[in-house]
Amino acid sequence: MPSIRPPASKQTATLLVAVKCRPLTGAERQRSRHIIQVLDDKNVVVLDPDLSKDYLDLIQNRTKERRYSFDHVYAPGCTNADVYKNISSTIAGVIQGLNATVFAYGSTGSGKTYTMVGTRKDPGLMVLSLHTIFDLIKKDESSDTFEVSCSYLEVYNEVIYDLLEKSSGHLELREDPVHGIIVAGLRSIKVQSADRILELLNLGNSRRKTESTEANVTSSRSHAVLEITVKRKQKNQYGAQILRGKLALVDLAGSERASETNSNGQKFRDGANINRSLLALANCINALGKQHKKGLAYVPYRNSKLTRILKDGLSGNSQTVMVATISPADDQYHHTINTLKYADRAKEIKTHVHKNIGTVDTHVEDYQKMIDNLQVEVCRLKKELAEKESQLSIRPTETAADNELSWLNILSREISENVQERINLQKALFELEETNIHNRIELQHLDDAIAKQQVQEKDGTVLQALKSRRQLILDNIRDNDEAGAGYKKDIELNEKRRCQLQDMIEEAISNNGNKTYLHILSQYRLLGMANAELQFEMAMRDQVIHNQREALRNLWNMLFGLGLNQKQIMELAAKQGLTIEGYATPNANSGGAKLSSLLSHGKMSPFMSYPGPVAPPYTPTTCFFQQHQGFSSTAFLRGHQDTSPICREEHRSSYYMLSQDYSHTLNTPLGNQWTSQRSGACFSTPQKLAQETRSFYPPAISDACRCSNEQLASYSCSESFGRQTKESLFCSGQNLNQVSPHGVGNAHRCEDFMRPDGTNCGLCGKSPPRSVGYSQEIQI
Ligand SMILES: Nc1ncnc2c1ncn2[C@@H]1O[C@H](COP(=O)(O)OP(=O)(O)OP(=O)(O)O)[C@@H](O)[C@H]1O
Repeated sequence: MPSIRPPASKQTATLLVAVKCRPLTGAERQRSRHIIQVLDDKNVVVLDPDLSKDYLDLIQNRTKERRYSFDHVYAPGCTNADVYKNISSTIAGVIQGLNATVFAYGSTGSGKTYTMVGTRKDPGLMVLSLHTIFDLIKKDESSDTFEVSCSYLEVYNEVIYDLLEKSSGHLELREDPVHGIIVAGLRSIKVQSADRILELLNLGNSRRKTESTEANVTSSRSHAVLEITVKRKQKNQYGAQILRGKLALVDLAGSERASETNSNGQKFRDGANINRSLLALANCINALGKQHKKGLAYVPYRNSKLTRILKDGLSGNSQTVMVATISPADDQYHHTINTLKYADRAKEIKTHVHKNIGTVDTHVEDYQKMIDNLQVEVCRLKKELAEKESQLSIRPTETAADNELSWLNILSREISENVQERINLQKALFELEETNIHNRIELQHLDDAIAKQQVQEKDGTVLQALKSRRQLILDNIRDNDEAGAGYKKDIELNEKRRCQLQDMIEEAISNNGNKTYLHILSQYRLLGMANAELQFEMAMRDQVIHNQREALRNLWNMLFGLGLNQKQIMELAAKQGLTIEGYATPNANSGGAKLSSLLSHGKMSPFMSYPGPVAPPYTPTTCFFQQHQGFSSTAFLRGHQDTSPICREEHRSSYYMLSQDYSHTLNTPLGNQWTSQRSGACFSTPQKLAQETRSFYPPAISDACRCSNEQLASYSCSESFGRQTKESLFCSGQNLNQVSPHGVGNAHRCEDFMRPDGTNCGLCGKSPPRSVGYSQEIQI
């Protein structure tokens, strides 16, 4: 199942800050004085570089000497391995599904690249981390399988390049609801050994922009991010868990003053851009440090590509290590103090660490692979079975065979019921987790909005509204998490029953004369059921994608309906930092409403403010009502009756294979006919839906609505999925039992949709997922 487990609980972690002082270089020894005193493994003193203090300064104790304390301090004689010893546990967490970020911060020539990449004699943190990851995988005694992949990028002059591509184009950043910030089009290469990654690292480094400056002969002109992803997968295919840990290793470019580097032209521009990113990073560190001390403060991540990439490492889901590198030379005093000042602030930064347990998006390819493998296996067993049957010289008569196999039939039926129950439970959990993903996204937006409001110290009522909404969402997340834990327990019980049933079959087979034949037959049946289960999982995945696409379509339609033109929408999106790809001019025939070609790509990020009074378009459980509301209650719709049907022509996946084909027709309230060519996703019976839709849909109903309900109406698993499904227990189906009493934009929560008998929708009497709808008053 894509997401059958409740979200892992978060732990707050503090940034680990280490300071590493390099030795004086040959040239520096001639001209500079050593001004760093490492007192012990935690304390460092920067001596006053000015030896010629006048009498007044001395008696007034006006010294520039500064003392600092950090988690770890390394003297010039220390190696990279010494630094690594204290961070190796953070790196080890990556194979357990945790994220980690290690970045070196310091002025030009202070030893960042030396620390991160290192030399043959003194390998850097990148190299040492990779060895740890592969060593741990090798030593792992579980039956889990591991997949390691790596990407390497650089940010040069505020443009992102792929260092693993020979001639990389400019890459763009995108916000993904599940994975956070991602670099679109960045190559990720699967690797089997640390050596292979090191090869790639060397290749990438050779492509990295470096220049000789006065401060450093091989000064890095770009920020480089090496990302290692470790996917750990349980072997058991039922409810298999996927943990996905991510390690980001960052070597920042050197910051310097133009006067120091003696740069001009291109070099000067590099310097300006490097400083811009580093300044943005420093501002984020400042704001995050203050956030801890004084409560919420606005963190300007958006000011540079670097800070957007490092956002997770600075405040999100990551255990983060900052290695502040300093030079001991007296002429570097100001840089050293500056670096240590930011390192000192970084000590206050908190991140929230939790395991990345497989989510919807991370599973989809795996399901497809599993289904393919199962289908191959089923075919093989079918063939073997036919061969065995023909080999048996005396084939049992039908009655004899029936008697012999009756126990197998009974057990098979039980297994089938067990599978169906599991599917139901997983579906319910899936909805819960989907809902909470969206709740969490909204929570993030609210936090941003609250921070902005606090900084601007604007309207107190808006702030209050934002805060109460935040509380509501928090409550819902908690409730959903609790309900999810309950489902998880039920699934565990169901799994136990599955094992028992399988054991019973094995035992019965071993006591029977026709062992091989029966074994193959039972395997064949079991695999058939496993296949059906996986197809169901794919179907749910399909449904989410479909709902999200439809929601995006609705959002666009709504934006056009509000009278905004293409340019205004693009500007609005740009203000929010959104890039909209694949934009197609709306079809002139359908006015603003016909945008299916654009929206079928679903390229627009769901991270945006909703300027108008509609429900947020992303909640799968409320999707059908959004369409209904969004169209039926505005005059806008009436002018657009020709909106092209938003049917899932492109979705001919396993989803449809699962259900029977109901080629029935339903009379709509408009007098139109809904002809179902195929099966769709719904948890209600066609007859019931026909009745229900007739009774509650108002005259103006969009084709988008029709299409959804067509799919809903045509879903046929109600017979096969047992009692609960017959009652249309899931929220998507449950919504259809309601007449929308609300105006446009009213918040619809799942619990608003009750059965006609007054009971909540949901499985086994449990509460449905709680998704909070959009509230008109709050404009974020
Ligand atoms: N621990 C160390 N031991 C010996 N030499 C070192 C050490 N750290 C740094 N160096 C030397 O100092 C010089 C500058 O180091 P490095 O290139 O790593 O700096 P940097 O901070 O990455 O600079 P830039 O920001 O300009 O890229 C190099 O010649 C490097 O070999």
